[in-house]
Amino acid sequence: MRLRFTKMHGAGNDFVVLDETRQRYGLTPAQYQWLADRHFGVGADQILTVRPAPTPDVDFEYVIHNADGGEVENCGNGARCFVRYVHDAGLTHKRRVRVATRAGVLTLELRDDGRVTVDMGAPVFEPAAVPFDPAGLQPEPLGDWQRWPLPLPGVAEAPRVAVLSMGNPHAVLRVDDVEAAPVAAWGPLIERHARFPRRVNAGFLQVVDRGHARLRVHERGAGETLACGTGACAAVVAGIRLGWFDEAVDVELRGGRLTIEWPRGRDGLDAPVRMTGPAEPVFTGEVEVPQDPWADSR
Ligand SMILES: N[C@@H](CCC[C@H](N)C(=O)O)C(=O)O
Repeated sequence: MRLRFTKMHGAGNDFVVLDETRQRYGLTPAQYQWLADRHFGVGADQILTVRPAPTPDVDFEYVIHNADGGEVENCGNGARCFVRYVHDAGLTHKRRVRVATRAGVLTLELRDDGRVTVDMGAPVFEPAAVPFDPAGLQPEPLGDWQRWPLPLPGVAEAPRVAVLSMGNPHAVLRVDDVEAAPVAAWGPLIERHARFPRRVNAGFLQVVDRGHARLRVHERGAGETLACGTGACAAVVAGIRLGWFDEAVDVELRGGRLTIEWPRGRDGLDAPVRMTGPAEPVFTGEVEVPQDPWADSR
């Protein structure tokens, strides 16, 4: 099957964007995985698929697949690239777009400076909804919330993680220096920890001051990426509840900078999180997707 695609990135988190507004391609998980593969396919952290609106209250639907081929609920950097894509491709002239995702409806605004602001909705703190199983763990109270000790094999002291959902699951742990953080060693252990039945994204957060953070994220189904939008939202929300940040924080990631705002002082824990950052097209192309991409490697 021959497909047209657009390669994009948001703060270095990179995407292959597919347009299914006229025709469904019916790709298999193996074909998504192949498209994302940096050696055999195009290469991306996630594949974003744009579809027609499923209901009259939204403008489009967009669907996200991780590099491992699995479909996921939400992607913050992808949301910004999605709205830039539909605008540049002439699929809409609206600068304010509502889109259905597996995590609910997001509202996105394309700004005059080319950046995009996304209303990411309210964070979810109920462990069962993340989902996270804290049975038998002793929480450490901090700020107006808590962290959970998460024993890891071969790690003497269990790191303490804040656990929440931005439509997708996140565990956030504070480190002194993000550059020296054990992202490669601990990230995969946290991602597949038995306490997270649907796996989890693991954020390593350095608090610089009350309005400034550094963050690296080991993403579920993709490994460490240069930026994770939902990860930045989760880290800031966690840091606000744990007493480290004010309500607006600039987050430096390896591929760029995002601004995250959570006005919980005014609106309480149900306040929606706002994320602002870049969304950049890189190139367009055509690719021949094999029917059974990994047949030769079996
Ligand atoms: N890069 C993303 C998150 C993509 C999904 C994530 N890996 C998951 O499995 O939940 C972002 O910018 O939020």
